[in-house]
Amino acid sequence: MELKELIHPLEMLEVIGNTDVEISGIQSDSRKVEEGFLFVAVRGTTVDGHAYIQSAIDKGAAAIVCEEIPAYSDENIQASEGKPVLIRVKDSADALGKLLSAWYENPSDNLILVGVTGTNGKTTIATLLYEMFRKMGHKVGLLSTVCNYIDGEAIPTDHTTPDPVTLHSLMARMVEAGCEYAFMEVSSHSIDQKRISGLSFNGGIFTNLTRDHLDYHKTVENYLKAKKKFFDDLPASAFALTNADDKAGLVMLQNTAAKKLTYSLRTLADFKGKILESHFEGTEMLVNGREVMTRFVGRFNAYNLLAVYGAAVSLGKDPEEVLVVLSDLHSVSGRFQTIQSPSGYTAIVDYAHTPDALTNVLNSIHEVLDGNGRVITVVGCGGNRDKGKRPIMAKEAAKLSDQLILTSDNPRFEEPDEIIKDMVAGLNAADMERTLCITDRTQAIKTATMLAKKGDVILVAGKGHEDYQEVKGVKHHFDDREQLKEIFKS
Ligand SMILES: CC(=O)N[C@H]1[C@@H](OP(=O)(O)OP(=O)(O)OC[C@H]2O[C@@H](n3ccc(=O)[nH]c3=O)[C@H](O)[C@@H]2O)O[C@H](CO)[C@@H](O)[C@@H]1O[C@H](C)C(=O)N[C@@H](C)C(=O)N[C@H](CCC(=O)O)C(=O)O
Ligand SMILES: Nc1ncnc2c1ncn2[C@@H]1O[C@H](COP(=O)(O)OP(=O)(O)OP(=O)(O)O)[C@@H](O)[C@H]1O
Ligand SMILES: N[C@H](CCC[C@H](N)C(=O)O)C(=O)O
Ligand SMILES: [Mg+2]
Repeated sequence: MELKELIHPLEMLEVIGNTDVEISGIQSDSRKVEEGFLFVAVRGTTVDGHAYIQSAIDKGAAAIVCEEIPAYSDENIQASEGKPVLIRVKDSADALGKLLSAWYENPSDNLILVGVTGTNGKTTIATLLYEMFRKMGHKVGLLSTVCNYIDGEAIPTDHTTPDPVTLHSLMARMVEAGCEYAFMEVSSHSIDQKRISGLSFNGGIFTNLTRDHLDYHKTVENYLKAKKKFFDDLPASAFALTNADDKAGLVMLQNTAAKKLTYSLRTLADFKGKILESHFEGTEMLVNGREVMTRFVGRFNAYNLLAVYGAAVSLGKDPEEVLVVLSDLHSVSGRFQTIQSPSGYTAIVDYAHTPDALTNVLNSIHEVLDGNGRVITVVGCGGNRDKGKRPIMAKEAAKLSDQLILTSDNPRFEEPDEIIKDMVAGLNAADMERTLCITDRTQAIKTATMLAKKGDVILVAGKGHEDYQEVKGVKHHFDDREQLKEIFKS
């Protein structure tokens, strides 16, 4: 494709060279640049891509998009054989998404694309919409924390929202595979880093805003602003569906051009729900006056189901058909996954790794237990993530558990015992009487199973679907569900 065709969507501030040049690919990582590529220099959180312009040229880049033309452009760059074209823009991260979209002939224009953002619930809602629309006979794409799918074909991921080069290539593959719909999680990092630039959304869903990722956003205001930008940028042709019961829910839609819709368990809303009954096998609820039995547990999942219902109806699906499919859906991998023990207690594996998620899951367990049985919680905190949440998570878990076992999650490059110390800092003497600190996660889970009696619940929280434990850059195989099943077999 010729450069001049690609650069249409860009607001260019300066162009040096002839844009008739043929482009053979687009990259924002100089290490992956090949002959004839367009290299986009992006300012990152750890390094500035501008430092790699020369190495991209050395690898044969035919064009460069950047925010600052390198000072040495007269001598080295112009002197180099290929005389790469230099294009200066205001925001190269934004330009990258637009260029990639153009490169793949704007795949999101040929998909009905819905993004889900918020602190918790994104994977659940996006995955349930993916499952629902496939059950309704459509070919569907999914981008999620657990896995990416192109209508049933699984493509592993290590991101919630992929980098732009990966993201747009997946969108193009979805269109090639005949997908009509695509559902994706939109993380606050991805909005802040403009990974979703160039995508045209048909709908946006907001779940909730509580504490998470403050290691990255630094303040709750920045975190809120990052999420809100997703809705600010939605076009008038899209819908914006928000949780009216969340304190940030209406703020999210304040400046959106999209059609505003709400869901709620408490107040008047476009999609109103009411929980009738909840137990470990599922929840019976009213949705806009219609009764539905689902396989999901807990008030927080009632919100997720309402969001799924609201999005499906907003996309033109018949409400009755949506409810029938809703009642047939299963929980998402690692989200409130129950495993019955041979000795009569229930083990629950869940991905709760923020204070709010932990509180929601534990409250849901107590709602079902209704005082009959104890709750033993096994939880840790990830290394190189928000440190401030550690004592709060420990406190929430201690408040809502009869026995608490603090352990390792993904220590990454931190010392596991230091992470546990940060958690213990949130506990008082009374909490500590019901708390054990067992750094080895296998031993921590084993201890919980030794303490549990018939009718009790063990909650193993924080890793959910994860089948690894990340230590010093190495992902060792580790799966909470396997650990429990091993113990139950022995
Ligand atoms: C902190 C963070 O989010 N970093 C993301 C970011 O990388 P970065 O800004 O740190 O990049 P950098 O290393 O500073 O490099 C800057 C630029 O120079 C380029 N470069 C760099 C080196 C070189 O030799 N040549 C070169 O061209 C890089 O390609 C890049 O374009 O942009 C990259 C490309 O999109 C992401 O892969 C990377 O995710 C890192 C690995 C990460 O772990 N991110 C996590 C925190 C994350 O994104 N999490 C969210 C939410 C998780 C959840 O709660 O579910 C997610 O969406 O997954
Ligand atoms: N609507 C909700 N409100 C509060 N907590 C929730 C909600 N939905 C799920 N949770 C809790 O949060 C955990 C994560 O859920 P889920 O994976 O759907 O969220 P997510 O937004 O995708 O998270 P992440 O940002 O880590 O990808 C669940 O295991 C559960 O404990
Ligand atoms: N995928 C998210 C959550 C990880 C949850 C927990 N297992 C941890 O390691 O903190 C992240 O990378 O921030
Ligand atoms: Mg997720």
